[in-house]
Amino acid sequence: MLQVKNLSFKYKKQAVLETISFNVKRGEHLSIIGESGSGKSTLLKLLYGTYDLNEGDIFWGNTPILGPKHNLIVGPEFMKYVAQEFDLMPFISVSENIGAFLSNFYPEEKEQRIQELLKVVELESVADVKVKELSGGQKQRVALARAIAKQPEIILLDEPFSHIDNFQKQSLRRSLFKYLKEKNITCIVATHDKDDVLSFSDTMLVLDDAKIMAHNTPKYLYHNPEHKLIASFFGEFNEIDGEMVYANQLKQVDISDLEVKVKQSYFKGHYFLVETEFKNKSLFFENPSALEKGTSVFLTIIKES
Ligand SMILES: Nc1ncnc2c1ncn2[C@@H]1O[C@H](COP(=O)(O)OP(=O)(O)OP(=O)(O)O)[C@@H](O)[C@H]1O
Repeated sequence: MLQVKNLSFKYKKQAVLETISFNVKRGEHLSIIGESGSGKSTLLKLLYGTYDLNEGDIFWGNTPILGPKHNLIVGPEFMKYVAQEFDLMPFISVSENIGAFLSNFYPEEKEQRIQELLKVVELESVADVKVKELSGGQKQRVALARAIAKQPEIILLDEPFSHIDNFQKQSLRRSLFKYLKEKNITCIVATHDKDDVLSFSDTMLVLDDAKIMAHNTPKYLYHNPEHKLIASFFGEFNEIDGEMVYANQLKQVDISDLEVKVKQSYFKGHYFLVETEFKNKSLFFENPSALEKGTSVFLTIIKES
């Protein structure tokens, strides 16, 4: 288990993280979310031992994770960290990059392992291409494959799919998270993307103002978003009499107490997001069709748990 106890950290004077405590079980997938600048990347770097803590402790089992004051080489053997800037060797091929830290003692096993990893990150077709000739998204995949090559016990991923287009993101995400679960690798992901979280994370930690605002399962936080920050992470939402209501939880009915005036309809594929006016504020709901500007409609809240 990873244990983070009372961690506090400042870069200079600015407190980035204050009294942060949480645990992550072996094999568990945790997502860290929060606004830009809330300290997600800093927390991952601290878990990796990149900086010395101002206060607190980090343990993996009984092993303390210590900063550069106590370690010549940053990053314990059992942990891998894939940063937003990936550090690859540009002049050698994708396969050579992935195999760079694998033992040459058993060449056949090494080759087999490289093939397995190429498949996980869906890079078989560019196996022999030099990394300098790859796109940003392909480089990100090489970095991911390299991080799992030696099968770490714990992997830290900072925005792991940020350079990968939507077309390929879904399948890569499924492939990578499935692989990590099968191998019981503990995974901590800093992300802005709810699709990294909803289907793949066991737990989710929300950072705000240097502190933990919430820590629970994605399902619980989706259904009980106590703060706007949490609701906005999951989708378009409204605050109605202090209650957080997602746009898809409002349905049109013949008559109700909630009468709104249509301002605009936005095409979203299988539905329209309708912007309306309610008590001088915008209120959004999802509807199967576009509605004419100026029309009055009645809405009701339908929540499933
Ligand atoms: N090396 C550094 N030196 C000084 N301040 C830093 C450094 N790195 C980050 N910061 C500051 O620390 C705060 C947290 O940054 P961090 O990168 O951890 O946030 P984040 O939540 O990962 O943001 P994003 O979602 O934009 O990646 C920010 O205010 C940032 O400006």
